[in-house]
Amino acid sequence: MAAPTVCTTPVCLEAASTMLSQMALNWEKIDPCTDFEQMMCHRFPLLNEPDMSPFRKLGPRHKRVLEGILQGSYQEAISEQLVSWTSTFPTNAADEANFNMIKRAYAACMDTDTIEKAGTKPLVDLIASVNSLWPINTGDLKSKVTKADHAGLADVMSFLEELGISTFQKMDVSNNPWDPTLKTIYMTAPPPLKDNVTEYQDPEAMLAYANSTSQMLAQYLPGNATAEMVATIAEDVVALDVAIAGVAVANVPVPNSIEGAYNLTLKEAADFYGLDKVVKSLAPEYNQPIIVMPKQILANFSEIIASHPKVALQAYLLVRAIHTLSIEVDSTASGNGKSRSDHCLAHLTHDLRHILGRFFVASTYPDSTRKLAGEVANNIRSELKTRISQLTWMSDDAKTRAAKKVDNMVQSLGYYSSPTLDLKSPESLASYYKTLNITANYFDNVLAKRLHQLSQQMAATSKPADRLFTISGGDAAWEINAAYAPFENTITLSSGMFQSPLFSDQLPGYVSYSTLGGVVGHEIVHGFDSAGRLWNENAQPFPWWDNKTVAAYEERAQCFVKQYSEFTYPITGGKTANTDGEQTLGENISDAGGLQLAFKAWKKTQEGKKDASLPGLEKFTHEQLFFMFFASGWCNSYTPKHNEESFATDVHAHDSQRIMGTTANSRAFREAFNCKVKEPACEIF
Ligand SMILES: O=C(O)C(=O)C[C@]1(C(=O)O)C=C[C@@H](O)C=C1
Repeated sequence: MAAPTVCTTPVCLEAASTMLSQMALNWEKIDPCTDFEQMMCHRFPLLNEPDMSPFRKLGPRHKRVLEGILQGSYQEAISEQLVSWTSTFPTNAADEANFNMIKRAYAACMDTDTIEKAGTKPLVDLIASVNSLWPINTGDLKSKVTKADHAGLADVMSFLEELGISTFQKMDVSNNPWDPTLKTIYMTAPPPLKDNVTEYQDPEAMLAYANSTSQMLAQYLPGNATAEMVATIAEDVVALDVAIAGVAVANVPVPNSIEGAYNLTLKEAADFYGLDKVVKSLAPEYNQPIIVMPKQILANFSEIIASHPKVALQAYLLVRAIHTLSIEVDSTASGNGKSRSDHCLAHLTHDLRHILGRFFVASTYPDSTRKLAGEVANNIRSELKTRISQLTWMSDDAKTRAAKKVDNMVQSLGYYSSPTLDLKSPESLASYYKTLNITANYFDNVLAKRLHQLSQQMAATSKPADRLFTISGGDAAWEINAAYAPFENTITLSSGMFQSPLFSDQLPGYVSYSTLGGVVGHEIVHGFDSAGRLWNENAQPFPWWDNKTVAAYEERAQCFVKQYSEFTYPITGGKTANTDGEQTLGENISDAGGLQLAFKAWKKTQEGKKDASLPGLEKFTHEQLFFMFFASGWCNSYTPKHNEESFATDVHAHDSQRIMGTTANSRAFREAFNCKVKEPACEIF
């Protein structure tokens, strides 16, 4: 084999220098087998803002790309793009009209003078029309709801739910676990109005809450209620919200599980405060049962609705609408205390994300990168099948079915290209958005896009399930995220992740296959982690492995629980906290399996050919570089405060442990660095 060349292109120089700059200056004195994170990441916090990681660093860059697109003309957007517009992304009148729609949406949102001039009037008018559906009688603060009120209650709930505003329930659409060819309406408890639910236990916080609710209602409540009446109603609204939050907190659905799910027919729904009417108004053609998670909330909410004053229920529904929409009449509103542009990008990230996503993809995600992402994913899937066939702990039947699950997995790498929506096609986008009218009026646009999003979601229930397309939860193309969906057996990774210096077809394979290959592998292995393995090859939550295989799996999983429970991370006050090995189990299994498979897949690409070397890194073997680039992608500069706020509840282990745990579980890593013990600490795949 010819000696490898050294890659000195700008992309290669950036990748090599980024990694070298993060390494400890005295790295030669550090033992990679025991202190790999120190060796690879020691200088990362010195070079970066607090609470940064290589993935997070991509965020501001993407934001500038999006702003550039939205501030320029269509001609500018399609010139100087990375993707060949004429072949992959055809340009035509439909494309230009789509582009102009997002520009209009962004411009209306940025026009703070007009928003300020309109003041709260648009929301006051909206609340008045909601109230007219089931009018509040301020002369009667005591009466309870009777059957005669159910029509009015259903009308208000329908009006708000059509805008995607939860009322006494939250409605979503997702794949049906019993019949994966269907999309079905799911009903869960609404999220509590207070983000910090501990405040519901705090009398002082509740007093302040009643005061702010009273002020809010005084501004929005139609009619001529006195200050005293408004204060009484506000207190009742708070008492109602406390009861609702109690139900919500006690019935949080278990993620990626159908524990407690109940199929409620529309006939049965008629027994519950007009729920059948709400479903019919959201999805007139709908005739399947809805899935209630869990059944208990139906009884809880019936009881709450029957026992609280009618006026409190009416005012509570108005408060939910004000709570969701008041930010939209505030010209000073900005995204998380940042700029108005952040707020407006968030506005576009909602329903309108696909058109902007198309233009983002064209400027940051060349076809050649997408092709490489496809190869990486296919090679890793093939390695997983090989690995499954070699496992000693799995029965033959479980192996056959697990291999089928890998075959059945559907992947979306970068952006949507599915029957519902194909970002490559201007006509597909135009058709998806054909009922959406975006004007120069920001508040009207907010309502229009909310109605559009909900109607698309509901429309999906009358079509064959498009497994790749999720209307409510799908990431925008520019987001830095990836996911596995057990209900659909799909992996989706946004193009925002496949970016240099982490990933590019212009980089040696050991760079692209390491951090990002590891993420692709991680998503694939999620299908077989402690939660994913409960779903069979057809994405159904039925037992499909024999007891012996399950027991062997669980025994191996316990090794991960123990291993990660021993890790600690710094928190405030100079203390440390222990990682929760149970809480992070699925992620840790996926990290371990993902990296193993990515390594094997990369090694296969080296048969008969060798990756180029990188300047300054010639002294390392490519196997070592594979793991060095992996670690380098997970360096971080998190503050103790960030650790405390994030990792107590995060299902992921701390990034430093994702380096240390994953490499401890990798035989290939131990061989590459010639560690004394070659045996992985824990291993499932
Ligand atoms: O699949 C998951 O569990 C993910 O959260 C994907 C994941 C991660 O593994 O942390 C991948 C990379 C991004 O930076 C963020 C999220």
